[in-house]
Amino acid sequence: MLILASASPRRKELLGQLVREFDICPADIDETPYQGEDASAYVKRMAHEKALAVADKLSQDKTTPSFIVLASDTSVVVDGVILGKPADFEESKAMLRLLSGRDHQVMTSVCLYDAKREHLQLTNVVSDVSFRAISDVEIAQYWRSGEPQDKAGSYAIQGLGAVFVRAVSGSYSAVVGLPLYETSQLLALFGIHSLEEMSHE
Ligand SMILES: Cc1cn([C@H]2C[C@H](O)[C@@H](COP(=O)(O)OP(=O)(O)OP(=O)(O)O)O2)c(=O)[nH]c1=O
Repeated sequence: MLILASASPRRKELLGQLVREFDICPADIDETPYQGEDASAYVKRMAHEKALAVADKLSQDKTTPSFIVLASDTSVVVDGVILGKPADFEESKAMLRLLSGRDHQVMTSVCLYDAKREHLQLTNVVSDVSFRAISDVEIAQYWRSGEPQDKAGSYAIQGLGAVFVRAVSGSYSAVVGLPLYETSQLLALFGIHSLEEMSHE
């Protein structure tokens, strides 16, 4: 059985494009970056720790059948600064002011882990996103839409946040939360072939 270690509705929907059946078991870990931690090391560590935390939780019940855990982490990175999810409006404003009128990266790591076979694969996908200038009035309006609250970097490219996005290069699905191409490649290493699986009744 495949387990998605995520509370994100975006990840559930995206994984549903690749796999017909999976269970969900969100990971509850400390997402604070280490002092001076490099952004790509951080997102990889988060995806890895989410996968291990859920595998540990499931392994405690000896009756659980064998499983593969899929975990992911998305962070917005500007000038090496890691932007996670904003705690409040002030944080959201600070993030969107930083992103206004310039380019940034979105990093999404994916980790697949089979505890029984001790098989682990990890990948990090980096995309470039270019924003137009955003005014403080727009930042306040955007906050009131309710969209920035649970999104890394305080925006959603798949929602109203699209009005800020001049260009994106890399993986659109990775910016939303799960890189479909790279995830399908990883799943294949674990014997899960999306085309085969999704084309059968
Ligand atoms: C940049 C960006 C992020 N996001 C979302 C994807 C992730 O859900 C979230 C980043 O936070 P994450 O910590 O990666 O994920 P999460 O807390 O939502 O879920 P979990 O840890 O349980 O898997 O931001 C968008 O939906 N659209 C975007 O354009």
